[in-house]
Amino acid sequence: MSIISAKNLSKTFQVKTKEQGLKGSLKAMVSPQYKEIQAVKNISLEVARGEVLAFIGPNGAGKSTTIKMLTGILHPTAGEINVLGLNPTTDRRKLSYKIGTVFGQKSQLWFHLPPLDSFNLLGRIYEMEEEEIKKRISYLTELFEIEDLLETPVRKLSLGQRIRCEIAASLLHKPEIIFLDEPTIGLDVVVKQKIRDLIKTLSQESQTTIFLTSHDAGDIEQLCRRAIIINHGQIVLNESVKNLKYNYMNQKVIDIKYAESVTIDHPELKVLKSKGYAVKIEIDSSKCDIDNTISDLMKLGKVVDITISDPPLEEIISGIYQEKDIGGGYLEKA
Ligand SMILES: Nc1ncnc2c1ncn2[C@@H]1O[C@H](COP(=O)(O)OP(=O)(O)OP(=O)(O)O)[C@@H](O)[C@H]1O
Repeated sequence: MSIISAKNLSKTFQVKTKEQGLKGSLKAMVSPQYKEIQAVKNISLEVARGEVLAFIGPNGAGKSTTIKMLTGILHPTAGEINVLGLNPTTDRRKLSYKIGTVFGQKSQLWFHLPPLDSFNLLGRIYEMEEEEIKKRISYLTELFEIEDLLETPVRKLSLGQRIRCEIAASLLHKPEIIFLDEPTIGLDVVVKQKIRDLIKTLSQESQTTIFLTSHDAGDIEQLCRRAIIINHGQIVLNESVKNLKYNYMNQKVIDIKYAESVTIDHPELKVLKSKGYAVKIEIDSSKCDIDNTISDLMKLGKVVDITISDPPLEEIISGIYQEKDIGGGYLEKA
């Protein structure tokens, strides 16, 4: 059964336009002109209880706008939303007791206070009993390994430490759904992995429904069963991650640095860039075993550094467009 349902959801922003210079500023004051930005166009989606859904797309695709409408922060221009039986537009307060939100780029913790104070304040805002707040903080502290951070003012935490505290704070009132908007943005590989592991544990242990937006292909691969990809405010693909991986996410990029100059001559590898000692290679993991390839590459010379990454989401979306024969121009404004 769906606990999040959106039908034909749209959001149009009116943005003031202004010609350049003083004359333009005066003109804009006397008779302001507006242009419309259609951030979300006719999106329909359903999310089941306990599901971990990836809602992904490139910059400006409409992810945050959709999340803000699903949580009641923004009102839709058109369409219907039902979250846990409530209409977020009219029942935002009621809904806030049942959901949690984390916006990776915006903090819900008090900047000058230590996280512990924020947790206690939030517990009171959510009208929880003192004993319950204590128990919950203790559970989340252990789960998120934030014991040592509880007394440090938020402004002194690293981004990765802050995000762990942010997610813990959003879970304080045991929400049924958690909306995570770019929780791994700006984090290094190790911290990113830590956050992903935490989200995995959270979903497995408490069956919390997770609506995750990201433009990181690794987030979906590791966390989600289903992914919805949006671009220019529209759904491009709604599919199981298994199919998505099989059809569109086989390419991996290997960056390898050698101590000396090497020549790569491998029939199944595409060399994207080579400076002799630093090489960027594309590999199709459906045709070529990654372990064997790495081992072949390591035999060529002493390796100083190696990373394997996903291609940017833009390239994956480009592949989807080509496969669906939608044509080019996917990155231009629709
Ligand atoms: N308050 C606003 N006023 C005007 N335009 C807006 C507003 N919020 C978003 N937009 C525009 O709506 C479009 C979608 O933005 P949105 O923030 O939802 O994208 P996003 O997929 O979350 O992008 P990102 O990954 O960069 O955060 C963009 O063109 C953006 O400029």
